[in-house]
Amino acid sequence: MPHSFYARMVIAAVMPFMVMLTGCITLYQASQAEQHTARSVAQTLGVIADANHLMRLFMDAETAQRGYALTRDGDYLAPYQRALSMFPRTLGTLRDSVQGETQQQRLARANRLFRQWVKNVANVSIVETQGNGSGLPGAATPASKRLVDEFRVIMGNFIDTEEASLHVRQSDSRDAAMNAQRIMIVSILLALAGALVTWWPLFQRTRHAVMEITQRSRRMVEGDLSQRVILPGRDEFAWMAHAFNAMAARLEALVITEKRTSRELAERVHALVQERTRDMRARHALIETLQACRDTRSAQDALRDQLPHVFSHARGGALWCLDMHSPQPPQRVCHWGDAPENDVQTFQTCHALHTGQPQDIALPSARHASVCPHVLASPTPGRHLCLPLKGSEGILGVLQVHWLPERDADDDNDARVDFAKGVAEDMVLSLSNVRLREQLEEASIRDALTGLYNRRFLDETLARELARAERQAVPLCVLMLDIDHFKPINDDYGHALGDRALVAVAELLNAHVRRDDIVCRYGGEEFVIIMPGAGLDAAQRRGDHLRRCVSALDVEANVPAPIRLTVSLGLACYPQHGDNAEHLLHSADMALYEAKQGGRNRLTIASP
Ligand SMILES: Nc1nc2c(ncn2[C@@H]2O[C@H](COP(=O)(O)OP(=O)(O)OP(=O)(O)O)[C@@H](O)[C@H]2O)c(=O)[nH]1
Repeated sequence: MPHSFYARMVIAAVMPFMVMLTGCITLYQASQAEQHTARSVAQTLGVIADANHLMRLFMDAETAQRGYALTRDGDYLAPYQRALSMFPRTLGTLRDSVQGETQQQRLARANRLFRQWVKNVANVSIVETQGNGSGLPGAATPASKRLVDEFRVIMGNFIDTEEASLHVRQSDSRDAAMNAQRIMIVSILLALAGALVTWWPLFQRTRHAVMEITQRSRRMVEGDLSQRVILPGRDEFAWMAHAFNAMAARLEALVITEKRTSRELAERVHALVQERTRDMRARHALIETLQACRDTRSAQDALRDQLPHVFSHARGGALWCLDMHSPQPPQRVCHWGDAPENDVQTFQTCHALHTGQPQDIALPSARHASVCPHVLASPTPGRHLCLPLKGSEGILGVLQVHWLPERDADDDNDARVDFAKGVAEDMVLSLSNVRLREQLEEASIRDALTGLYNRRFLDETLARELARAERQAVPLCVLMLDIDHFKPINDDYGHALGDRALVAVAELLNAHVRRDDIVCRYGGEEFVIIMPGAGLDAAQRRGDHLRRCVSALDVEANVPAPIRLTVSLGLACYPQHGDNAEHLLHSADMALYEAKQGGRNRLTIASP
C-alpha cells in the first residue's frame, strides 16, 4: 500500500470500479454462454418438432394408403401425396440441424425406410392395377408394416436422443443463468467490500487528522502556543502535522522574542522617560534659578551648582564664560565629572569659541583636522560637544559636554545633543537677561554723562554705609565738591566743553580715590565722595590732594591755552558732623558753602 494519502484515495476510488468492471465482463460472458445454450435448446426443440412432423407425415401417408385401399377413394391419398412432397424437405432440415453420427445414421435409415415403404406401396398398387384387384392393399402388407414399425422405432430413438440432449442443454442454460446471478452478486459484494476496505481507513485517518488539527489550532488561538499535532505516518496528513508543528514552534519562538523585545523596549522607554523627566526637571530648575539671579556672579554660581545635575547622564563637562566688556580671557566657571581640566590657553583653541558654531565630535571616528585641539589634548572616546553660548551681543561663553559612546543608541545620543543644545539656548537667554538687567540697573544708578554713580545711588549707598559704619564702629566721611565758576565756562566755551570738563573731573576723582570709596555726581557741577572707614584727617588729606589734582588738570579746548579748573570742598565726618545721611550731607553742604564763601579752591571741614 503506498504512503501517499492521495494515491490511496485514487486506489480506493478505482478499486471498486475495477471489481465491478471485472464482474460485468464475467457477467457478460456468462450471459453469452446462457444465450448460446438457449439457442441450442431452441434448436433441439425444433429438431424434436421436425422429427415428430416427419413421423406424422409418415403416419399420415400410411393412414392415407390404408384409407385408399379400403375405399378406393382417391381423396384419401392427399396426405400421402403431401408426405411424399414434404418428407424430403423436412428430412433435409433435420439433417442440417442435427449433429452427431448416430443421429445422422438414424435419419438416413429413416429415409431409406420411408423410400422402401413408398416403393412397396407403389409396387403393390401396380400389381393391383395389373391383376384382378384382389389381395392386401400395399400399406397393409407385412413388409410395409415392418418398415413403418422400424421407422417408428428409429425416429423414437432419434427423438429420445434429442430429448435427452434437450434436458442437458436446458440444465446448462439454467446453470449459466445461475452463474450469471452469482457473478453479479459476488461482483457487487466484492466492490462493496473493496470500497469498505479502502475507504474506511481513509475516512478514519481523515477524521482523526481533522479533529487533531482542529483541536490544536483552537487551543493555539486561545493562547497556548505549546500545542503540537501528533499524527504519525508518512502521508500528507503527517507532513501537514509536521508543517503545523514547525509553524507553531516558529510562532512560539517569535512570540517569546517579541515579548522579550517588548519588555526590554518598555524598560528602556521607562528608563528614557525617567532620564528625560529628570533632565527636564533639572533644566527647569536651572531656568527658574537663573531667572531669579540679579547679576552674572549669582547666575554663574547657580550654573556651577546645577549644571552637573542637568547633565547627570554625561560623563563630564565644563562651562567657560567671557566678559563682554573686558578683554580678559575666558574664565572657567565650573567643570564636573571626568572633564579634562583644560587651562585657558588650551581652551582658547576651541573651534566653537572662534567660529560660533557648535562642535559635535565623536571619538575615535572623527577626523583629526576637524576636532578641537583641547579635545585632542585628552582624547577620551565618546561624544564631545562644544556649544557656543551665542547671545545678541556676541559669544557669552562655551558649554562643553562629554558622553561615553553608547552602542546601538544613536537616537539617544542625538536626543542628548538636542537636549544639550536646548540647555545652551536656555543659558544664553538667561545670561543675556541677567546681563541686560545688570545693564539696566547700572544705568539706573549711573550718571549718563560722567559714568559716576547718581544721586539715587548715593542716597541708597550712604544710608547702607552709615549703618555698616555704625555696626562696625568705624568712621565715615563725606566729601562734597563743587567746580568753581563753572557757569562762565559754559557761557564762554559752550556746553559741550562744559560737559568735557565735567567728564575730566569725574575721571580724575575716580582715579584718585580708594577702591572702596564711592564717587557720585550729586547734581550739576557738584560731586560727593563717600569714604567708608576714612577718618577726618585722612579725608582732609584726600580732599586736598584732589583739589590740587583738579587745579593741575588741563581741559583741552579750541583756544590757545587749556582751561584750568578749581574746586571747592566741604568735608563732614560721621559721627561728629551727623549720624544720618541727610544730616551728614547737610553738614558737608554747609562746609562747601563756607569754602565758596572763603574764596573758593579750598577745603572746609564742617562745624561740629
Ligand atoms: N555743561 C554743563 N553744565 C552744567 C551741567 N550741570 C550744571 N551745569 C552748569 O553749571 C553752572 C553752575 O553755575 P552756578 O551754580 O552758578 O555756579 P558757578 O558758576 O560754578 O559758581 P560757583 O559755584 O559759585 O563757583 C550752571 O551754568 C549750569 O548750567 C552739565 O551737566 N553740563
